Amino acid sequence: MTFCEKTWARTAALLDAIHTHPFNAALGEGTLDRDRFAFYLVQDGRYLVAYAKVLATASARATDPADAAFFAQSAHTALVVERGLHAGYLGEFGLTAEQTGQIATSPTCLAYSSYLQAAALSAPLPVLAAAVLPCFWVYQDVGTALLARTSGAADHPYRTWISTYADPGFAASVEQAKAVVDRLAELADPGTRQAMEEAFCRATEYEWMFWDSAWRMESWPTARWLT
Ligand SMILES: Cc1ncc(CO)c(N)n1
Ligand SMILES: Cc1ncsc1CCO
Repeated sequence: MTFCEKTWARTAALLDAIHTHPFNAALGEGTLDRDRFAFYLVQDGRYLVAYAKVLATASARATDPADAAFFAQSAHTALVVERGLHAGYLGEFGLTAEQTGQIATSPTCLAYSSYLQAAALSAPLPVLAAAVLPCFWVYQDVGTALLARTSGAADHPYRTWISTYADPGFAASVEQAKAVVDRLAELADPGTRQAMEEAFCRATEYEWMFWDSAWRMESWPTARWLT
């Protein structure tokens, strides 16, 4: 079994919890309320800007030029998605930059972004590569599952979002990311391999938490004491 196959199998129950989470169930049904989706998009826009910088750092740190090119390309795509998809939906919802600016970055969004940024600066490159993989893989998995459920509906409010992650081009980038991680895992010593597995699992936990925090429209419990 490859590193990716083994680690994906280890997260099976967590992945199932992601697929059946009320946020994703409602997203697939098209019944997710706009406030929750807009909240998600605002958080995700901030997450993707941080994520793109993490990928750019992975590119800078990669020793293999092909890996460096892959991470740089992915950083670019993440920013293009952020600017297109997010700005498109928020514009459609009539939300101005001033309004979205008033939404605080949630504790979970900050935690996930900070975790990846810390890995970018201080984890061994194979561990960093494993930490950024669930972002690709989980979204592709969720996107394709949702597309299968929505293809019957003529008019679906979240079809553009779903199509982005169910896109064959995105699936190809997921395969590339898995290939990079599998190759780095094969070359890694057992301790590094263990740290890669922990990073993959932790990032997948954050993926579940990200959906859950959007569903709850998570805020800071301490906000009331600051003006
Ligand atoms: C939280 C999160 N994970 C993964 C992706 C995929 O890009 C995303 N947009 N947001
Ligand atoms: C992981 C990821 N998420 C949005 S874009 C991107 C890079 C894939 O090309």
